Amino acid sequence: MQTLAVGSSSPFFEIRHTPHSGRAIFATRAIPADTLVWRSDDLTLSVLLRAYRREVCGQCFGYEHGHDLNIRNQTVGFAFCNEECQNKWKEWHGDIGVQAWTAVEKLVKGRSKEDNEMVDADLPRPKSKEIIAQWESVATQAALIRVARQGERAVNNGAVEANDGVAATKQHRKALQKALQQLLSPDVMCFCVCGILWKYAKPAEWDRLLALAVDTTPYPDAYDLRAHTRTYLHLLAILPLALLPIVTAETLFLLSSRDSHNAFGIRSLEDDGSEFFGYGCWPAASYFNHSCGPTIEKRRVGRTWEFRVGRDVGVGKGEELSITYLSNEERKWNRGQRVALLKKNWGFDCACARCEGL
Ligand SMILES: C[S@@+](CC[C@H](N)C(=O)[O-])C[C@H]1O[C@@H](n2cnc3c(N)ncnc32)[C@H](O)[C@@H]1O
Repeated sequence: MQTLAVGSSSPFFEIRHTPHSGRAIFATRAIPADTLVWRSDDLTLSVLLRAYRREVCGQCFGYEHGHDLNIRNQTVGFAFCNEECQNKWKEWHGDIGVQAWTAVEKLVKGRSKEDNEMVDADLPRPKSKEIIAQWESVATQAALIRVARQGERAVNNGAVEANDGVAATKQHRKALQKALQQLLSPDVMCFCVCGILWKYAKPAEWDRLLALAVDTTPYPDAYDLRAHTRTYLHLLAILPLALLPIVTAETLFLLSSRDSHNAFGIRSLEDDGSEFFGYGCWPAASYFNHSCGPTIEKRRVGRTWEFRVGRDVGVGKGEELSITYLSNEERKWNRGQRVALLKKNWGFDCACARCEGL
């Protein structure tokens, strides 16, 4: 049996491969209704949209009906419900994490207004070849910025040349300045910084992320792809030197390729989740497949997801434990509409029992 990649198995279920839907979770025994079968507290990367940063706690995602939270930490750009949340946030991030968010905040706030790119709706999804070409197009500038940053280290250490023997010249510093003048995408930056800090803090857990379902074309359109490559250059230019070895095109692409089909929306807990604060990836919760008639109800409790058997009758041994990727409203749509939406948003042809008419 494969465990949930957290080194712990469950008394309730196992993960098995299916013919049409990748891996899925199956009950290993009858489970009564309302039983808590899994709790996931392994948030790896999350985006708290900038528009919600004053109202939603950076630690527990608490929300007070749109009121500004008590503690606003303008240095790192997050607000918190109370000191306890702020302290937990600081403790997890450590000095390097706090320095990273401080650098990001300084850059974003330094702009007179948020950059807005005129975006054409319905542009096609970039294919693998286009994605590779776009990342390659920034490789030279990235290399120049790295040398410029290594020059900082050399200066700090009183040396003339950077560690790799290449002296930082005007050309290197110019490449860095040029990157800083490019359009900013604060939410993409938030996503990338979270992922980098997570990889830095928990290198041994990287494989858990790599084990998730892959989307080889994770960028919805060319604008989003370019926002990621620009953000790569921005981060090379501003993040603490200790992080630079993991600020690579490969790391950033891998984060997007695993997040794309595995992220959960972070929504308000009231009003049927009408407020969308952002999204995050909890690897241990990413093995539940979708069903248009799910057996499991998921519920966010702070930074944690809980999964309970949702049917009055419970589930029988061997039955699939599935959640829904649709909203309450979307679940009422007809089969054609649901199938089209799942294809558009998630890229799969729904093979659940309700759609297959089983
Ligand atoms: C969050 S992952 C679920 C676990 C995944 N099956 C795996 O092997 O890692 C989401 C992916 O699972 C597959 N999937 C989930 N529900 C499905 C369904 N009802 N029909 C077909 N494929 C499904 C799709 O490939 C989707 O992108």
